[in-house]
Amino acid sequence: MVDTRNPKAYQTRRMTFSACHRLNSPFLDEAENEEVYGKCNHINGHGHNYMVKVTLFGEIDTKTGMILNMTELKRYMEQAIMNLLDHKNLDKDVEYFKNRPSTTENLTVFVWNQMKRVMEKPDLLYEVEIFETENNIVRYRGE
Ligand SMILES: Nc1nc2c(c(=O)[nH]1)N=C([C@H](O)[C@H](O)COP(=O)(O)OP(=O)(O)OP(=O)(O)O)CN2
Ligand SMILES: [Zn+2]
Repeated sequence: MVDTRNPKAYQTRRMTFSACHRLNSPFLDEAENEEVYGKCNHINGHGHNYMVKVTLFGEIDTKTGMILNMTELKRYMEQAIMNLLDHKNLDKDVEYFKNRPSTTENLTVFVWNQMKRVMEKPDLLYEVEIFETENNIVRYRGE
């Protein structure tokens, strides 16, 4: 029997952005916030050079040889990530973080939701991975 399905592959693009934040939860009181977040709860906040990787999973189109043109993916990521987060104070400038802590976990969910919103074929989105530092990494797959 001939397998007529196109092969599927994973396609990733990465971008970096700079932002500042303070870890502070509206669900905790002042003492609890200090206890949970330690130095990251300091009133002055702090900054990160975040690296974000967006991965798609889909069929390689026979005619184009692509899942999605990287130029398109770049445009989506600029709309969903750079325009909203680069050189921003996450807690003050981004509505989403006004009622939840700006942890990397929550940031991956935010980026996932924004990517879904701007992509023409949102079902291609497979994973959002954010490096807060070289050592602190969170991955989200929409679960
Ligand atoms: N589960 C999470 N824990 C922590 C988060 C988070 O988003 N999710 N975030 C922080 C702070 O934002 C903090 O800034 C982390 O950075 P840093 O203090 O630089 O981290 P390290 O001490 O691990 O520094 P390395 O250079 O990466 O070793 C804290 N916790
Ligand atoms: Zn931080």
